[in-house]
Amino acid sequence: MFGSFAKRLSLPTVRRYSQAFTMSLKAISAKDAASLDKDLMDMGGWSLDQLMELAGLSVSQAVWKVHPLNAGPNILIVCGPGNNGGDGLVAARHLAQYGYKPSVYYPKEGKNELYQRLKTQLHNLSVPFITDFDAALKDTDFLVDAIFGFSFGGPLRDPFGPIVSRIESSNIPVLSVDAPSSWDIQSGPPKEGPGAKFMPKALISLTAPKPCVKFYSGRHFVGGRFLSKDITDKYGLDMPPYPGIEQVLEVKVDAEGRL
Ligand SMILES: NC(=O)C1=CN([C@@H]2O[C@H](COP(=O)(O)OP(=O)(O)OC[C@H]3O[C@@H](n4cnc5c(N)ncnc54)[C@H](O)[C@@H]3O)[C@@H](O)[C@H]2O)[C@@H](O)CC1
Ligand SMILES: [K+]
Repeated sequence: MFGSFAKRLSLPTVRRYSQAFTMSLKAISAKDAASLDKDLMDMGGWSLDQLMELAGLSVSQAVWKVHPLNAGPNILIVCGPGNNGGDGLVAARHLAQYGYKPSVYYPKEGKNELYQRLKTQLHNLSVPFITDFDAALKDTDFLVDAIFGFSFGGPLRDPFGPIVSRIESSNIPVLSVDAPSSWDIQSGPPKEGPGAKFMPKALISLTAPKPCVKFYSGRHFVGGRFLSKDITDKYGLDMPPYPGIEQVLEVKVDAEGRL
C-alpha cells in the first residue's frame, strides 16, 4: 500500500543558515500531489483552510528571505482561480502584517467561499485589489506569482496569457508559488509563447518539488510544513529538515538540475 511514487532529485544541497549539507529531496508528480492533498483532508484530519494557511505563511516567509522589507515594500500578488491563488491571498495577509504594502491582482476569482473569506480579511487590512495591472506593475518592487500550481495543464487560456507575458517582460523580481505559472508541471516551460522565457528569481515548492524544477535555475525553497511520517512514507517523500521554527527551507538542485 505504501509504494514509492516519487522521483529522487539528485543530491540537492540544503543550506541551513551558514551550515551547508547535502541531502536528497524527491519530487512529487501533479497526480500524487493532488492525491496527497486529498489524503490529508480525507484521512489526516486537515481542512483546506489549515493547509492553505500554512502554505501561504511559508510563501510570505520566502518573500521575506528573498526580498526583505528594506528592499521595497510594494508587493504585487497575482492570484489565479484555484488554491494556488488562495495561497497568494493568505500570503498577502501575512505580508501586510509584516509591514509590506501588498496589493492583489485577482482577475478571475475562484468560486470557493474560502476565497471570499480571505478577501474579507484583506479588505479589513485595507489591502487593495487592483484592476489596472499595467499601472500596478510600474509601482511594484516584487511580485508573487500565485496564478497556477500543480493543477495547471494545457495552453494558457485568457486572460492569463497576456498576464504571464507582461510579468515575463518586466524586470520585476518574482517568487513563484509551487511552480512558475505557464510551466507544465512535468515538462517545464512551454516551447514558445507566454512563459517560454519565464524564469522567476525564486520558487517555493509546497510539500515537495514538482518534476519541472529540473528546468529551474533560481533560488529554490520548500515550504508547507504539514507532512507526517505516514504520508512521507506513502508517497516516498523526504521530510525537509526545517530548522527550528522556520516554515521554509532553501534547497539547491545540483548544477545539472537533474532529477
Ligand atoms: N499539499 C499542498 O501542497 C497544498 C497545496 N496548495 C496549493 O494548491 C495548489 C493546487 O491548487 P488547485 O488544485 O486548486 O489548482 P491550481 O491553483 O494549480 O489551478 C487550478 C485552476 O487553474 C485553472 N487552469 C488550469 N489550467 C489552465 C490553463 N491552461 N489556462 C487557464 N486556466 C487554467 C483551472 O481551471 C482552475 O481554476 C498547489 O499548487 C498549491 O499552491 C495549498 O493551498 C494547500 C496544500
Ligand atoms: K504559481
